[in-house]
Amino acid sequence: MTEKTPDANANAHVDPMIRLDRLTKRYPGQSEAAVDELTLDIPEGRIVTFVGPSGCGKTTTMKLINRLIEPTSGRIHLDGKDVTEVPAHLLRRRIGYTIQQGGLFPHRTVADNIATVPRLLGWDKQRVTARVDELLRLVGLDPDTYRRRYPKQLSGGQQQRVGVARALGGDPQVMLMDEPFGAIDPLNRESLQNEFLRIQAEVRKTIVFVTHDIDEAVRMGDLIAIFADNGKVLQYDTPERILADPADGFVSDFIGAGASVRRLSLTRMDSLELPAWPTVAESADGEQRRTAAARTERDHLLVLDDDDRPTSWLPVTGAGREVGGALPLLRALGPGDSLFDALDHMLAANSSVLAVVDGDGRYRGVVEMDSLRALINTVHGRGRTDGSDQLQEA
Ligand SMILES: Nc1ncnc2c1ncn2[C@@H]1O[C@H](COP(=O)(O)OP(=O)(O)OP(=O)(O)O)[C@@H](O)[C@H]1O
Repeated sequence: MTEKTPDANANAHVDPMIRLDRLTKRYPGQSEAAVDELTLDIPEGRIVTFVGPSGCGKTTTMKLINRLIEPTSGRIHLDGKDVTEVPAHLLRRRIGYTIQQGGLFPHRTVADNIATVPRLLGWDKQRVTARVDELLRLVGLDPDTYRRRYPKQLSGGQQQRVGVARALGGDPQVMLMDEPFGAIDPLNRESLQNEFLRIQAEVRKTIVFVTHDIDEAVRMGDLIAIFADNGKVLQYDTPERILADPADGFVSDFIGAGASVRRLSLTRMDSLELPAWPTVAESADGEQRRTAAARTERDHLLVLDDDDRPTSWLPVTGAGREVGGALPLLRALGPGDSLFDALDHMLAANSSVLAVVDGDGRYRGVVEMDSLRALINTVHGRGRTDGSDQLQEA
Protein backbone atom coordinates (compact mmCIF):
# COMPACT_ATOMS: atom_id res chain seq x y z
CA MET A 1 0.00 0.00 0.00
CA THR A 2 1.56 3.30 -1.03
CA GLU A 3 0.20 6.81 -0.77
CA LYS A 4 0.10 8.36 -4.22
CA THR A 5 0.21 12.05 -3.40
CA PRO A 6 1.40 12.83 0.11
CA ASP A 7 0.25 16.39 0.78
CA ALA A 8 3.39 17.38 2.61
CA ASN A 9 3.07 21.12 2.40
CA ALA A 10 -0.45 22.20 1.58
CA ASN A 11 0.32 25.87 2.11
CA ALA A 12 3.41 26.05 -0.07
CA HIS A 13 1.73 27.35 -3.22
CA VAL A 14 -1.02 29.54 -1.75
CA ASP A 15 -0.55 33.20 -0.85
CA PRO A 16 -1.30 34.02 2.76
CA MET A 17 -4.64 35.78 3.29
CA ILE A 18 -3.71 36.53 6.89
CA ARG A 19 -0.18 37.12 8.08
CA LEU A 20 0.48 37.49 11.79
CA ASP A 21 3.83 39.11 12.39
CA ARG A 22 5.29 38.89 15.90
CA LEU A 23 1.86 39.53 17.32
CA THR A 24 1.82 40.08 21.07
CA LYS A 25 -0.97 40.69 23.56
CA ARG A 26 -0.31 41.48 27.17
CA TYR A 27 -3.51 42.03 29.17
CA PRO A 28 -3.26 44.79 31.77
CA GLY A 29 -2.09 43.49 35.12
CA GLN A 30 -0.96 40.09 33.74
CA SER A 31 2.69 39.14 34.17
CA GLU A 32 2.64 36.69 31.25
CA ALA A 33 1.70 37.61 27.71
CA ALA A 34 -1.48 35.84 26.48
CA VAL A 35 0.02 35.80 22.99
CA ASP A 36 3.74 36.23 22.67
CA GLU A 37 5.44 37.17 19.37
CA LEU A 38 3.18 34.93 17.29
CA THR A 39 4.14 34.71 13.61
CA LEU A 40 1.86 32.68 11.33
CA ASP A 41 0.70 32.70 7.69
CA ILE A 42 -2.86 31.62 6.97
CA PRO A 43 -3.32 30.68 3.30
CA GLU A 44 -6.23 31.89 1.20
CA GLY A 45 -9.25 29.62 0.83
CA ARG A 46 -8.13 27.13 3.48
CA ILE A 47 -9.34 26.16 6.92
CA VAL A 48 -6.71 26.54 9.62
CA THR A 49 -7.63 25.04 12.97
CA PHE A 50 -6.17 26.44 16.18
CA VAL A 51 -6.08 23.76 18.82
CA GLY A 52 -4.55 23.66 22.27
CA PRO A 53 -5.30 23.53 25.98
CA SER A 54 -7.52 26.01 27.77
CA GLY A 55 -6.00 29.44 28.26
CA CYS A 56 -3.28 29.09 25.62
CA GLY A 57 -4.37 32.20 23.74
CA LYS A 58 -6.51 30.84 20.86
CA THR A 59 -9.44 33.17 21.45
CA THR A 60 -7.14 36.12 22.11
CA THR A 61 -5.48 35.50 18.73
CA MET A 62 -8.87 35.46 16.98
CA LYS A 63 -9.93 38.67 18.67
CA LEU A 64 -6.65 40.26 17.66
CA ILE A 65 -7.28 39.31 14.03
CA ASN A 66 -10.64 41.08 13.91
CA ARG A 67 -9.50 43.80 16.31
CA LEU A 68 -12.03 43.11 19.03
CA ILE A 69 -8.90 43.66 21.09
CA GLU A 70 -5.80 45.63 20.17
CA PRO A 71 -2.34 44.08 20.06
CA THR A 72 0.34 45.24 22.45
CA SER A 73 2.78 44.95 19.58
CA GLY A 74 3.19 43.23 16.22
CA ARG A 75 1.36 43.47 12.91
CA ILE A 76 -1.55 41.83 11.13
CA HIS A 77 -1.66 41.73 7.34
CA LEU A 78 -4.90 40.95 5.56
CA ASP A 79 -4.73 40.19 1.85
CA GLY A 80 -1.26 41.75 1.68
CA LYS A 81 -2.16 44.97 3.56
CA ASP A 82 -1.25 45.97 7.09
CA VAL A 83 -4.59 46.36 8.83
CA THR A 84 -3.31 47.39 12.22
CA GLU A 85 -4.17 51.01 11.33
CA VAL A 86 -7.54 50.35 9.60
CA PRO A 87 -10.54 51.40 11.73
CA ALA A 88 -11.66 48.25 13.54
CA HIS A 89 -15.36 48.52 12.60
CA LEU A 90 -14.49 48.65 8.88
CA LEU A 91 -12.18 45.69 9.24
CA ARG A 92 -14.85 43.60 10.96
CA ARG A 93 -17.19 43.90 7.99
CA ARG A 94 -14.62 41.98 5.96
CA ILE A 95 -14.34 39.29 8.61
CA GLY A 96 -17.20 36.97 9.60
CA TYR A 97 -17.20 35.85 13.21
CA THR A 98 -19.05 33.00 14.89
CA ILE A 99 -18.86 31.82 18.45
CA GLN A 100 -20.39 29.00 20.48
CA GLN A 101 -24.16 28.65 20.02
CA GLY A 102 -23.97 31.05 17.13
CA GLY A 103 -23.84 34.12 19.39
CA LEU A 104 -27.15 35.25 17.88
CA PHE A 105 -28.99 38.38 18.97
CA PRO A 106 -31.85 36.83 20.98
CA HIS A 107 -34.41 39.58 20.30
CA ARG A 108 -33.92 39.61 16.55
CA THR A 109 -35.41 37.18 14.07
CA VAL A 110 -33.25 34.75 12.14
CA ALA A 111 -33.55 36.98 9.06
CA ASP A 112 -32.54 40.10 11.01
CA ASN A 113 -29.59 38.29 12.53
CA ILE A 114 -28.31 37.19 9.12
CA ALA A 115 -28.97 40.65 7.66
CA THR A 116 -26.76 42.40 10.22
CA VAL A 117 -23.66 42.93 8.09
CA PRO A 118 -25.42 43.35 4.71
CA ARG A 119 -27.40 46.24 6.28
CA LEU A 120 -24.23 47.76 7.76
CA LEU A 121 -22.79 47.58 4.25
CA GLY A 122 -25.77 49.63 3.02
CA TRP A 123 -27.29 46.99 0.74
CA ASP A 124 -30.83 47.76 -0.44
CA LYS A 125 -33.76 45.88 1.07
CA GLN A 126 -34.29 43.55 -1.86
CA ARG A 127 -30.67 42.51 -2.00
CA VAL A 128 -30.63 41.89 1.76
CA THR A 129 -33.75 39.70 1.58
CA ALA A 130 -32.36 37.71 -1.32
CA ARG A 131 -29.08 37.23 0.54
CA VAL A 132 -30.83 36.04 3.71
CA ASP A 133 -32.79 33.41 1.77
CA GLU A 134 -29.73 32.32 -0.18
CA LEU A 135 -27.73 31.85 3.03
CA LEU A 136 -30.53 30.00 4.82
CA ARG A 137 -30.69 27.57 1.91
CA LEU A 138 -26.89 27.24 1.91
CA VAL A 139 -26.89 26.16 5.57
CA GLY A 140 -29.77 23.76 5.00
CA LEU A 141 -32.67 25.72 6.55
CA ASP A 142 -35.87 26.37 4.63
CA PRO A 143 -36.26 30.19 4.42
CA ASP A 144 -40.07 30.14 4.64
CA THR A 145 -39.97 28.07 7.82
CA TYR A 146 -37.11 29.76 9.62
CA ARG A 147 -36.65 33.37 8.59
CA ARG A 148 -39.20 34.79 11.04
CA ARG A 149 -38.25 32.62 14.01
CA TYR A 150 -36.33 33.85 17.03
CA PRO A 151 -33.14 32.10 18.18
CA LYS A 152 -34.83 30.46 21.18
CA GLN A 153 -37.25 28.75 18.77
CA LEU A 154 -34.35 26.86 17.17
CA SER A 155 -32.36 23.80 18.25
CA GLY A 156 -28.69 24.25 19.14
CA GLY A 157 -27.61 22.91 15.76
CA GLN A 158 -30.03 25.21 13.93
CA GLN A 159 -28.76 28.20 15.91
CA GLN A 160 -25.27 27.22 14.90
CA ARG A 161 -26.26 27.09 11.24
CA VAL A 162 -27.81 30.55 11.52
CA GLY A 163 -24.58 31.69 13.19
CA VAL A 164 -22.62 30.44 10.17
CA ALA A 165 -25.11 32.10 7.79
CA ARG A 166 -24.76 35.37 9.69
CA ALA A 167 -20.98 35.19 9.56
CA LEU A 168 -21.19 34.69 5.79
CA GLY A 169 -23.69 37.58 5.48
CA GLY A 170 -21.55 40.26 3.87
CA ASP A 171 -19.57 37.71 1.85
CA PRO A 172 -16.43 38.28 3.96
CA GLN A 173 -12.98 37.24 2.82
CA VAL A 174 -12.24 35.70 6.16
CA MET A 175 -14.26 33.76 8.72
CA LEU A 176 -13.22 33.40 12.33
CA MET A 177 -15.01 30.55 14.08
CA ASP A 178 -14.45 30.22 17.82
CA GLU A 179 -15.51 26.74 18.95
CA PRO A 180 -18.59 27.03 16.76
CA PHE A 181 -19.75 23.47 17.45
CA GLY A 182 -18.51 23.33 21.04
CA ALA A 183 -21.98 23.16 22.59
CA ILE A 184 -23.40 20.56 20.20
CA ASP A 185 -23.68 16.86 21.11
CA PRO A 186 -21.19 14.55 19.36
CA LEU A 187 -23.59 13.08 16.78
CA ASN A 188 -25.03 16.40 15.62
CA ARG A 189 -21.59 17.90 15.80
CA GLU A 190 -20.29 15.44 13.26
CA SER A 191 -23.08 16.18 10.81
CA LEU A 192 -22.59 19.94 11.27
CA GLN A 193 -18.88 19.49 10.63
CA ASN A 194 -19.57 17.57 7.42
CA GLU A 195 -22.12 20.11 6.34
CA PHE A 196 -19.75 22.94 7.03
CA LEU A 197 -17.07 21.26 4.93
CA ARG A 198 -19.62 20.96 2.11
CA ILE A 199 -20.40 24.68 2.42
CA GLN A 200 -16.71 25.53 2.46
CA ALA A 201 -16.19 23.54 -0.76
CA GLU A 202 -18.66 26.03 -2.32
CA VAL A 203 -17.62 29.29 -0.69
CA ARG A 204 -13.84 28.70 -0.31
CA LYS A 205 -13.34 31.24 2.47
CA THR A 206 -10.18 31.69 4.46
CA ILE A 207 -11.17 30.28 7.82
CA VAL A 208 -9.61 30.25 11.25
CA PHE A 209 -11.38 27.65 13.35
CA VAL A 210 -10.70 27.38 17.08
CA THR A 211 -11.33 24.13 18.90
CA HIS A 212 -9.89 22.29 21.86
CA ASP A 213 -10.86 18.95 20.31
CA ILE A 214 -8.02 17.38 18.32
CA ASP A 215 -10.45 15.18 16.37
CA GLU A 216 -12.34 18.25 15.23
CA ALA A 217 -9.07 19.98 14.37
CA VAL A 218 -8.02 17.01 12.23
CA ARG A 219 -11.38 16.69 10.53
CA MET A 220 -11.85 20.38 9.74
CA GLY A 221 -8.34 21.66 9.18
CA ASP A 222 -6.37 21.85 5.96
CA LEU A 223 -3.69 22.99 8.38
CA ILE A 224 -3.50 22.75 12.16
CA ALA A 225 -1.70 25.10 14.51
CA ILE A 226 -1.00 23.44 17.85
CA PHE A 227 -0.85 26.07 20.58
CA ALA A 228 0.89 25.78 23.91
CA ASP A 229 0.91 28.44 26.65
CA ASN A 230 1.36 32.12 25.75
CA GLY A 231 0.04 31.77 22.22
CA LYS A 232 3.14 29.88 21.19
CA VAL A 233 2.57 27.65 18.18
CA LEU A 234 4.54 24.44 18.61
CA GLN A 235 3.65 22.94 15.26
CA TYR A 236 1.89 24.25 12.18
CA ASP A 237 1.32 21.70 9.46
CA THR A 238 -1.14 19.42 7.71
CA PRO A 239 -3.13 17.02 9.92
CA GLU A 240 -1.33 14.11 8.25
CA ARG A 241 2.09 15.37 9.20
CA ILE A 242 1.15 16.42 12.71
CA LEU A 243 -0.29 12.99 13.45
CA ALA A 244 2.59 11.17 11.78
CA ASP A 245 5.38 13.35 13.04
CA PRO A 246 4.56 15.36 16.16
CA ALA A 247 7.12 18.13 16.72
CA ASP A 248 7.75 17.31 20.37
CA GLY A 249 6.47 15.62 23.50
CA PHE A 250 3.83 18.29 24.13
CA VAL A 251 2.30 17.79 20.68
CA SER A 252 2.36 13.99 20.91
CA ASP A 253 0.79 14.15 24.39
CA PHE A 254 -1.84 16.49 23.05
CA ILE A 255 -2.76 14.35 20.07
CA GLY A 256 -2.75 11.39 22.42
CA ALA A 257 -2.68 7.66 22.00
CA GLY A 258 -5.34 7.66 19.29
CA ALA A 259 -3.09 9.38 16.76
CA SER A 260 -2.47 6.23 14.75
CA VAL A 261 -6.15 5.48 14.35
CA ARG A 262 -6.92 9.14 13.57
CA ARG A 263 -4.32 9.03 10.87
CA LEU A 264 -6.05 6.04 9.30
CA SER A 265 -9.17 8.16 8.86
CA LEU A 266 -7.22 10.68 6.75
CA THR A 267 -6.12 8.23 4.09
CA ARG A 268 -8.70 7.37 1.46
CA MET A 269 -8.65 4.48 -0.96
CA ASP A 270 -8.38 6.75 -3.99
CA SER A 271 -5.06 8.09 -2.68
CA LEU A 272 -3.45 4.64 -2.38
CA GLU A 273 -1.56 2.38 -4.73
CA LEU A 274 -2.90 -1.02 -3.76
CA PRO A 275 -1.34 -4.46 -3.88
CA ALA A 276 -2.96 -7.05 -6.12
CA TRP A 277 -4.59 -10.26 -4.90
CA PRO A 278 -4.98 -13.54 -6.79
CA THR A 279 -8.23 -13.43 -8.71
CA VAL A 280 -10.24 -15.87 -10.76
CA ALA A 281 -13.03 -15.28 -13.26
CA GLU A 282 -16.54 -16.16 -12.14
CA SER A 283 -16.88 -18.24 -15.32
CA ALA A 284 -13.73 -20.33 -14.58
CA ASP A 285 -14.35 -24.09 -14.40
CA GLY A 286 -13.04 -26.40 -11.66
CA GLU A 287 -9.74 -27.04 -13.39
CA GLN A 288 -9.06 -23.33 -13.94
CA ARG A 289 -9.88 -22.62 -10.31
CA ARG A 290 -7.46 -25.30 -9.12
CA THR A 291 -4.75 -23.89 -11.40
CA ALA A 292 -5.30 -20.42 -9.98
CA ALA A 293 -5.15 -21.83 -6.45
CA ALA A 294 -1.93 -23.72 -7.14
CA ARG A 295 -0.25 -20.51 -8.32
CA THR A 296 -0.69 -18.70 -5.02
CA GLU A 297 0.08 -19.25 -1.35
CA ARG A 298 -2.93 -17.18 -0.32
CA ASP A 299 -5.81 -18.99 1.31
CA HIS A 300 -8.49 -17.24 -0.76
CA LEU A 301 -9.09 -16.29 -4.39
CA LEU A 302 -11.12 -13.24 -5.25
CA VAL A 303 -13.82 -13.94 -7.83
CA LEU A 304 -14.47 -11.27 -10.50
CA ASP A 305 -17.42 -11.15 -12.87
CA ASP A 306 -17.19 -10.29 -16.59
CA ASP A 307 -17.07 -6.56 -15.75
CA ASP A 308 -14.21 -7.03 -13.27
CA ARG A 309 -16.51 -6.56 -10.30
CA PRO A 310 -15.67 -8.64 -7.21
CA THR A 311 -18.50 -11.01 -6.37
CA SER A 312 -17.20 -13.50 -3.77
CA TRP A 313 -14.20 -15.22 -2.19
CA LEU A 314 -13.17 -18.82 -2.85
CA PRO A 315 -11.39 -20.53 0.08
CA VAL A 316 -8.31 -22.55 -0.81
CA THR A 317 -7.47 -25.39 1.58
CA GLY A 318 -4.93 -28.11 2.23
CA ALA A 319 -1.71 -29.13 0.58
CA GLY A 320 -3.63 -30.18 -2.50
CA ARG A 321 -4.91 -26.58 -2.85
CA GLU A 322 -8.54 -27.61 -2.93
CA VAL A 323 -10.96 -24.84 -3.82
CA GLY A 324 -14.09 -24.69 -1.65
CA GLY A 325 -17.54 -23.21 -2.26
CA ALA A 326 -17.96 -19.44 -2.74
CA LEU A 327 -18.15 -17.22 0.36
CA PRO A 328 -19.99 -13.90 0.22
CA LEU A 329 -17.90 -10.82 -0.49
CA LEU A 330 -19.61 -8.92 2.38
CA ARG A 331 -18.10 -5.57 1.58
CA ALA A 332 -15.81 -3.93 -0.96
CA LEU A 333 -14.22 -0.57 -0.19
CA GLY A 334 -14.93 2.36 -2.51
CA PRO A 335 -12.73 5.35 -3.46
CA GLY A 336 -14.04 7.53 -0.59
CA ASP A 337 -13.57 4.94 2.14
CA SER A 338 -10.68 5.55 4.51
CA LEU A 339 -8.22 3.15 6.06
CA PHE A 340 -10.21 3.63 9.25
CA ASP A 341 -13.30 2.31 7.41
CA ALA A 342 -11.17 -0.60 6.23
CA LEU A 343 -10.19 -1.44 9.82
CA ASP A 344 -13.78 -1.05 10.97
CA HIS A 345 -15.11 -3.43 8.31
CA MET A 346 -12.36 -5.97 8.87
CA LEU A 347 -13.14 -6.10 12.58
CA ALA A 348 -16.88 -6.29 11.93
CA ALA A 349 -16.54 -9.02 9.30
CA ASN A 350 -13.69 -10.80 11.09
CA SER A 351 -11.76 -10.70 7.86
CA SER A 352 -8.09 -9.99 7.21
CA VAL A 353 -8.45 -8.69 3.68
CA LEU A 354 -10.96 -6.50 1.83
CA ALA A 355 -11.37 -5.91 -1.89
CA VAL A 356 -11.18 -2.32 -3.11
CA VAL A 357 -13.15 -1.09 -6.12
CA ASP A 358 -13.20 2.09 -8.19
CA GLY A 359 -16.19 4.42 -8.59
CA ASP A 360 -17.77 1.99 -11.08
CA GLY A 361 -17.41 -0.98 -8.76
CA ARG A 362 -14.45 -2.47 -10.67
CA TYR A 363 -11.69 -4.29 -8.80
CA ARG A 364 -8.58 -2.18 -8.01
CA GLY A 365 -6.70 -4.15 -5.35
CA VAL A 366 -6.95 -5.07 -1.70
CA VAL A 367 -6.27 -3.77 1.79
CA GLU A 368 -4.86 -6.26 4.25
CA MET A 369 -4.93 -6.29 8.03
CA ASP A 370 -1.17 -6.78 8.14
CA SER A 371 -0.50 -3.52 6.30
CA LEU A 372 -2.92 -1.66 8.59
CA ARG A 373 -1.17 -3.16 11.59
CA ALA A 374 2.20 -2.07 10.24
CA LEU A 375 0.82 1.44 9.78
CA ILE A 376 -0.49 1.59 13.35
CA ASN A 377 2.75 0.20 14.79
CA THR A 378 4.79 2.71 12.85
CA VAL A 379 2.94 5.58 14.46
CA HIS A 380 2.85 4.12 17.96
CA GLY A 381 5.86 4.90 20.08
CA ARG A 382 7.48 6.74 17.28
CA GLY A 383 9.72 9.66 18.25
CA ARG A 384 10.17 12.71 16.09
CA THR A 385 13.69 12.09 14.93
CA ASP A 386 13.73 8.50 13.79
CA GLY A 387 14.08 9.89 10.29
CA SER A 388 12.32 7.22 8.30
CA ASP A 389 8.99 7.95 6.78
CA GLN A 390 7.65 4.47 6.55
CA LEU A 391 4.10 5.71 6.69
CA GLN A 392 4.16 6.43 3.02
CA GLU A 393 4.78 2.87 2.05
CA ALA A 394 3.32 1.07 5.04
N1 LIG B 1 -9.71 40.22 29.28
C1 LIG B 1 -8.69 39.53 29.84
N2 LIG B 1 -7.99 40.07 30.85
C2 LIG B 1 -6.95 39.43 31.41
N3 LIG B 1 -6.53 38.20 31.00
C3 LIG B 1 -7.20 37.60 30.02
C4 LIG B 1 -8.32 38.23 29.38
N4 LIG B 1 -8.79 37.40 28.42
C5 LIG B 1 -8.01 36.30 28.46
N5 LIG B 1 -7.05 36.41 29.42
C6 LIG B 1 -5.99 35.45 29.73
O1 LIG B 1 -5.20 35.24 28.56
C7 LIG B 1 -4.86 33.88 28.41
C8 LIG B 1 -5.37 33.36 27.05
O2 LIG B 1 -6.79 33.34 27.06
P1 LIG B 1 -7.64 32.90 25.78
O3 LIG B 1 -9.07 33.11 26.10
O4 LIG B 1 -7.09 33.54 24.58
O5 LIG B 1 -7.31 31.33 25.74
P2 LIG B 1 -7.98 30.15 24.93
O6 LIG B 1 -6.87 29.36 24.39
O7 LIG B 1 -8.97 30.70 23.96
O8 LIG B 1 -8.71 29.35 26.09
P3 LIG B 1 -10.09 28.47 26.07
O9 LIG B 1 -9.79 27.26 25.25
O10 LIG B 1 -10.26 28.16 27.54
O11 LIG B 1 -11.14 29.36 25.52
C9 LIG B 1 -5.48 33.15 29.59
O12 LIG B 1 -4.49 32.99 30.57
C10 LIG B 1 -6.54 34.10 30.07
O13 LIG B 1 -6.76 33.96 31.45
